[in-house]
Formats: sequence, C-alpha cells, structure tokens
Amino acid sequence: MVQAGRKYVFDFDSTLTRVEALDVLAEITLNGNSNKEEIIREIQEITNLGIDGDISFTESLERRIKLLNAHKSDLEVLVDQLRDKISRSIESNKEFFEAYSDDIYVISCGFKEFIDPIVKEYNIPEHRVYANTFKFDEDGKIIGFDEANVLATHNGKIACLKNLDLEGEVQVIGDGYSDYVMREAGIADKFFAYTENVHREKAAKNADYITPNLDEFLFVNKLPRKISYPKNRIKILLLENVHSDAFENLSKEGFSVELLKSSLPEEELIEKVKGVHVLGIRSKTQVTQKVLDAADKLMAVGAFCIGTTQIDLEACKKKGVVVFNAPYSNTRSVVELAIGEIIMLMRSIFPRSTEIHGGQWNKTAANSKEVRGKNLGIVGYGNIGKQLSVLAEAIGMRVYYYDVADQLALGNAIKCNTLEDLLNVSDVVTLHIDDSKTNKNFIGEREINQMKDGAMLVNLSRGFIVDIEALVKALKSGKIAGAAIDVFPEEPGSNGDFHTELQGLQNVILTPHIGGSTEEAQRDIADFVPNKIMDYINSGNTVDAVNFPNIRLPKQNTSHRFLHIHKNVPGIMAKINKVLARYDMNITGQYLSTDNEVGYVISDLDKEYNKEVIKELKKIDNTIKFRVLY
Ligand SMILES: NC(=O)C1=CN([C@@H]2O[C@H](COP(=O)(O)OP(=O)(O)OC[C@H]3O[C@@H](n4cnc5c(N)ncnc54)[C@H](O)[C@@H]3O)[C@@H](O)[C@H]2O)C=CC1
Ligand SMILES: O=C(O)C(=O)COP(=O)(O)O
Repeated sequence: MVQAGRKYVFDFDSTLTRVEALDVLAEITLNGNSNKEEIIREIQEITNLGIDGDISFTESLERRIKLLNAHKSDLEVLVDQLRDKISRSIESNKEFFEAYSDDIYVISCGFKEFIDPIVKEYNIPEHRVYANTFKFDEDGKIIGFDEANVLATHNGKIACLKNLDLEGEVQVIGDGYSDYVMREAGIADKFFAYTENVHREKAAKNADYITPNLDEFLFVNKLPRKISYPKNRIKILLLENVHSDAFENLSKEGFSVELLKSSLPEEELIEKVKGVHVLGIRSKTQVTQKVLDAADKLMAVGAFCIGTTQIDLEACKKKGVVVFNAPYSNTRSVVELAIGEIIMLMRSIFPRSTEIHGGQWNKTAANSKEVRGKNLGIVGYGNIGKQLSVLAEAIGMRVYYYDVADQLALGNAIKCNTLEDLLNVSDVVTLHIDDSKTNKNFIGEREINQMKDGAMLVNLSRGFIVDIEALVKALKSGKIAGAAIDVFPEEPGSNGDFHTELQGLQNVILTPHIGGSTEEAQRDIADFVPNKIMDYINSGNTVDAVNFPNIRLPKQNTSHRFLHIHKNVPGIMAKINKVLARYDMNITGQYLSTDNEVGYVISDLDKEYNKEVIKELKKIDNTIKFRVLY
C-alpha cells in the first residue's frame, strides 16, 4: 500500500506574511482620517482577541469590517503592499513551495480576495486556499462576509480541516491559538507555533514545536531549504556590554544572541563558550588556547574594538576560527580625548578642579600653559596617531612623530628617526603604538629620562606599554609634570574597585579605559562588526578578517556553496575537486585564498547533490573545518 504523504497547512496572516492583512487594509482605508491611530489600535485589539480565542471570531470579524470601511479598489492596493510583506524565511524558501506544491494548504480566517493572489506566487492554487470571502454592495463597498463559510465561525478552522479529510500526517504551521485548535481537536497531527513575526504565548505554550522561521521548520522536517543550518540555531555570545545595537542587528538577522555586561574569567568562559558559534568581546576578554579547546562550535570571534592581542589569533586560525575587529570606529573618540587631555594637563586643570571641589579657591597661572606652539610627540603614527596629528596642528601644536614603520607625514608633522629624538624634543609625549606584546614596558626609566624635564605623558594605547613604577617615580620627582593614563597593565573585567600606584598623584588624569567609549564609536562598532560576522556566516566572506586569508565573494543565488578550511599543504585543492568530480558536481565558481598556515576554499555548485559528498569532503586529510552554506 502506498503511504499518503505529509500535508502542510499554513496560516496566512503573520505566518506567510509579516503582518495582519486587515491591519494593513485599515492603514489604507483610514488614510487621512483624523481618528486613524485610534481606529487602527482598536482593530488590532479586536484582531488579537479573536486570534487568542478571547472573543468569538465572527464577532471579531464583524467589528473589524465595520471599522475598516473598505472598498474593492482598496484590495488591489492591499495585495500590492502584501507582496512586499512576505515573511523573510518564506520568501527565501520558495523552492520548498515549488517542490511540495501538491501537499501545501492554506487555512486562514482572512480573505481569499487578498490571499489567493499572494500565495499563487508560491505555487499554492486557489483551490487549496480555504478562507473567508467578502460581500460587496453594488458600489464595491465591503459590507460584510459570507456568513455561511465555516471559517467565519468560532474555531472554524477545525471544521474546515475536518471537511478536507486529508490523508497522511497533517502538520499545521501558524502563529495563533486558532491554528493550534486543529491539533487540539485531534484533526492535525502536529502544531508548529510560527514566531518569526509575532510570538503569541498561548500558541507557543501549546505547540508541539516552536519554530522561529521556516528554515527551522524545514530543518527539523529534513525538507529542502535555502540555508542548510537555520540561523536561530547559531548561538552568539556578546560580552563586555557591547552596544545594544549589536544585539539588535544580530537578533534581527535571526541568530540566537546572549548579551552579558562584563567579560568572563578564563574558567567561566571555558564553560560558557561551549556550543557558542560566535563570540563577541572587547579588550578585556582573553580568548586563550584553553578557551578555544572548549569552544566546540566556534566559527568566528568579533573584537568590538581595535586591539586583538587579547585573542590568541594563531590558535584561532589553526582551529578555523575567523577573527574580525573594528579598526576605525573608535579612532576619532581616542583622538578627541587625547586633545582634551593634552590641554587639561598643560593648563593643570585637574589640580585646580580637585582643589575647588575640596572647597579651595586657587586662582593662579603657575604651571598653566597654552598648547599653541608646544611640541607634541606622537609615538605610533597609525590611524589614531595620524588623525591626532591633524587635529593637534589645527590648534597650533608642532607635531613630531616616531613609528617603526615608514609613515607619510601629514601636514607639517616632522618625522623623528629614533624614539630618543622624539622624547628629547616633546613637551607632551602621547602613545599610540599597537597592542603587540613586544611593546611591553616600551616607556621605562631610560625613556623617561630622555624626555624633557617637566614634560607630560599621555597613554591611551595599552597599559603594559608604560612601566608604571618608573612613571610614578618620575611624577613624584617632578621629572614628569603630568600624565593622562587611560589604560593599565591589569584592568578589571567589570566595573568596581580598582587600585593603581598612580592614584592621588598631582596633575595625573586617570580614566578607566574609556578612550573608545563614546556613544558614536560604540554604535558604529555595533554596526561594523556584526556586518562582518553576518557576511562570513551568511556567505563565507572573510574580507577584513584579521587572522585569515581574505576572500571577497560575488553574490550567488542559484547554487550551493561549500566552505572548506584546511591546513595549507600541497594538493588539497586537487583532492577537493576530485571528490566533487566523483560525485558529478558542476563547479560554477571556486575561490581560494591561502596564507602560510591555512587555505580557505569556497566552491559554488549548481545542482542537487548526493549528501555523501559532504562526508567525503570532511574526510580529506588536513581539513580543519567544513561548512555547507546552502
Ligand atoms: N584607550 C582606548 O580605549 C583605545 C585604545 N586603542 C589602542 O590604540 C593603539 C593604536 O591604535 P591604532 O592607531 O588604531 O593602531 P594602528 O595599528 O593604526 O597604529 C599603530 C602604529 O604603531 C606603530 N608601532 C607599533 N609598535 C611600535 C613601536 N614599538 N614603536 C613605534 N611605532 C610602533 C605601528 O607601526 C603603527 O603605525 C592600539 O594599541 C589600540 O589598541 C584603540 C582604541 C581605543
Ligand atoms: O579598541 C581598542 O583597542 C580599545 O582599547 C578599546 O577597548 P574597549 O572596547 O573599550 O574595551
């Protein structure tokens, strides 16, 4: 005996579309009405009462239609608008609707007048759409609905599905309690609460399965789908209070995101990182070999800052974990703070401020100087150093710079060939070298002694770059007349107590590593880094990755995409292509990039394939990671 296939019964409003169609119709018909907002709110309330089964559906429909005051011509506008409001994961999985066309039904308490034309584009013919129909007067005004239709009655979906008498397993996919009732009544076998557009507690609570989108539904049912692994299954852990926009951007994309306020010590991170696909951190979290050993699912690390030495980049690479950062988002914030601090130090503003806070008026010009005409020594003429150079010249400073790399002088800045030359000449020395561990104690007793007597020191780069003991000694002796220190050799993982030998010293500005902590910078980072992460997860793009061969990919819509990360040893490409050829797969595009240690190859393929090929590709010697994108 041939077994009847499974049947899929979809709801329409807020399931196939992102909206409730009658709400959209209300927006159209009430355009220009001064009570529009109020009426729409009332319609929505009535809709929800009906969906949750709190008032009879017939009553809900009657009341809404009266308030709508719609005309036949409004329906054309509505259909046009609904075309742009198809649920995202429905839209991207058209193939499923094509392949399973004969088994898909729509049962909706909405209206065929707008459902039919929409779902037709998804291969669902009118005769498999069960919904209400409007009644019009002779002028085309909507005056009611066909009351004889079971779907116009309370729990009408039960009767409708019963009448259909479908064979095989029946799965209902919908957002509302009125969809669940078909399962409750025993006519459907399974109810999937569809939460992509709206999460209705009453439906979710009773569901056999909560599906945040169609990808997940297709995944659990092993059905053909656009992306092989649903995004909601990708777990993203964001630490160190990264801007909430990052949480929103990534959640909106469909990922499961968790946001923690502080960084986590190694032991805690080792526990927490298990099952996490993407880790987002700032400068405090140490991503060590041990953390990576525990990170069984990790694909990418996002540094929501500039510095990346807190991450073991090599270990990440060996594990096939791609690291991104935000190299420019907070540059300007650091520069502005440096300018502000240089002026504050030169004017001895902090001592004056502390005195007056303590009730002491001390109007004096002693140790208070303009910055105009003074020598600013910038150590590290990179992104921050260069921008600072421009701003400092604009306020009349003479800029000297020193960098290990050849850097073009901006404006009138003067290049120093040695650090000593720079230290000898500068009234203020400001440090902007990168966070390489080799820069530890870069400024120690010897370098301080090379500075002018009474010069100032600013450090907004990394704490370990300055020997704090030597600095304290120099401040106490007056060799250095002031310092602004934003970064410390040891910084706490979260806000709270903090101690440094620099506390209580005259003309010393201390800040808790806030050089890049402005709303603008954090917002920009929360846009920049998630975009890189999404690009990598969604398409395999590694442009701007800090530890990985960069591949920029053209957009591909029709093919399958395999990502293969391997140790860079000879012959891997040949092996990959041999496997693909053996499985008769046609390569429509292939992109390879390597560095000394790893190779990253992306293969685009144009037709259905035998899943065995995946096992074969994973088995190739020296494979680090393999991923099927779609
Ligand atoms: N306080 C804070 O909140 C922030 C701190 N930073 C830190 O600021 C520093 C600079 O950032 P960017 O300008 O974006 O980096 P960058 O990489 O653009 O520039 C660093 C420059 O320092 C030079 N350099 C490295 N070692 C050197 C050495 N020993 N002597 C002389 N030059 C050396 C490099 O050649 C490079 O030109 C980094 O350490 C970064 O982590 C960045 C943003 C915020
Ligand atoms: O961007 C950097 O490198 C910084 O030092 C800023 O780090 P943060 O994001 O404030 O922990």
